[in-house]
Amino acid sequence: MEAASLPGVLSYTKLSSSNQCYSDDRFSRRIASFSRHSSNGFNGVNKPSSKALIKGPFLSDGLIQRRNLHLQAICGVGVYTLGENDDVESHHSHAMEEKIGVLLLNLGGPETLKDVQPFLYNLFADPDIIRLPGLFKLLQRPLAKLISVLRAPKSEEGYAAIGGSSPLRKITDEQANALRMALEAKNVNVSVYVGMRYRYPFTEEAIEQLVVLPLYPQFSISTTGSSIRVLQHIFREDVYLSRLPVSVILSWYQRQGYICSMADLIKEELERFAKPEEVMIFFSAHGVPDSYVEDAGDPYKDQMEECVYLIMQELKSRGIGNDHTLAYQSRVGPVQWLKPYTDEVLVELGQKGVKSLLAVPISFVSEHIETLEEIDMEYKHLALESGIENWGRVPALGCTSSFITDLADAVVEALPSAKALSASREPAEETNYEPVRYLVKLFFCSILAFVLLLLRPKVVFAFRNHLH
Ligand SMILES: C=CC1=C(C)c2cc3[nH]c(cc4nc(cc5[nH]c(cc1n2)c(C)c5CCC(=O)O)C(CCC(=O)O)=C4C)c(C)c3C=C
Ligand SMILES: [Fe+2]
Repeated sequence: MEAASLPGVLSYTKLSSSNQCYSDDRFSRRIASFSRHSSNGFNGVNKPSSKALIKGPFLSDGLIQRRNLHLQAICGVGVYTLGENDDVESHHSHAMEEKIGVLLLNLGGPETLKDVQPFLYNLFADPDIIRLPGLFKLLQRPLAKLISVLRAPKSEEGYAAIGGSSPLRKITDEQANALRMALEAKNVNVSVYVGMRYRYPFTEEAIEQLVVLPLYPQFSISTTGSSIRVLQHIFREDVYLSRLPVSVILSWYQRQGYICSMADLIKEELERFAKPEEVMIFFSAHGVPDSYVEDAGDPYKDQMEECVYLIMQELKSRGIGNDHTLAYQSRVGPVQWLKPYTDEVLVELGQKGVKSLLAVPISFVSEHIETLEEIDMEYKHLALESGIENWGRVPALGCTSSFITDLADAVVEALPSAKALSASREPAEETNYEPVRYLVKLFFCSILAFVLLLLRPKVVFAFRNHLH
């Protein structure tokens, strides 16, 4: 299997000051080196001077699942700390002198149309994207293969419509550079890395402390949760990384800087309408299956609703009291997703006589296929067809300076809570039950292959109906 199609890839690129990205195909890389530091304030952590090596850039979820990963603690609002050591005395003042790493996490996307199917495979092979119960988890990869192959033609059409690739990587790199400059302006010496969940390379450099900043304002098991799970695995596997002080900013939708930046963009776009006060503000968030919220306790929906409330409060404080609504887009597959669905609400609004509508993408901070194709093309077309006459769309925040400055503040605020990961696991732990796992998997895959062979025309037909 080629590296790019391995499931569960979390890979990184470090953005140097000149915005150069490192290449992706080195299999053994130095991830971090540590200088001797006598009084670093990290209790019980001796920072070794040797280099830490990570065995390969690509890590599969199969490997990850073998580990029983423990989330150790949740500290403060939206800041999660990987690790156990509680004593972080006088950390903040030291942090400013130390080499700090900031790791931006994002989803990644296909670079060419050929990458679409492997990208989809990685996505669907993620157990945080398709959640299978118990032993059915062993079917994750064959199912991912099947769904990705069936979904690929539709996705390729979408990517073709926006120029043949995802702009997510380029925009995230630009955000990384802007964030580095904003932190330097605050006298914080940082290296900013970009980590993509389903694509791109892994690179590293000497750092002494890491802040992990997922570029999703609201937490979901399927986005931030998925990336953190892989990250924890990578860190626990490595004796040096497991001691690196790390803090993770779990969500930041409630930050005043973000809320104000969103309100600024909405106000600006409203003013383009002939009658701004009559415009319906239509927040469209990426959906997740209902079961994430109902069964797995995903806080995503609550956070989304609170986020919309905070933005509307901010607008009200500026004298803008428009009607607004929230709906969820981009559902995939046959299960129920969070409602109401964007497409259905647009039709209803048109039928009810709403004439002017401003679409606000709310779960993304960069343009990508679901803003450029789904909102700008599909939903706009549907809205106009349904009777809405005046359509507008708020751009994603991208490198808006007030937003980047707020992210820089979030990084600085997270520094004091950085803690080392607990000691890495003994390698022997895994080896004992590996053959059993392999046999069980083989057994299930054979059954699935047999059933699929029998049902092939029926299954293909059903999936095509759901996915298209
Ligand atoms: C808050 C953001 C996102 C959530 C929540 C999320 C959940 C989620 N997504 C899928 C399936 C797909 N997502 C796809 C693309 C995609 N998803 C997000 C963000 C969230 N996903 C982004 C930013 C992108 C675009 C990347 C790009 O290339 O620009 C795709 C591929 C595109 C397509 O075919 O539509 C799929 C498939 C599920 C199943 C899910 C929750 C379980
Ligand atoms: Fe998605």
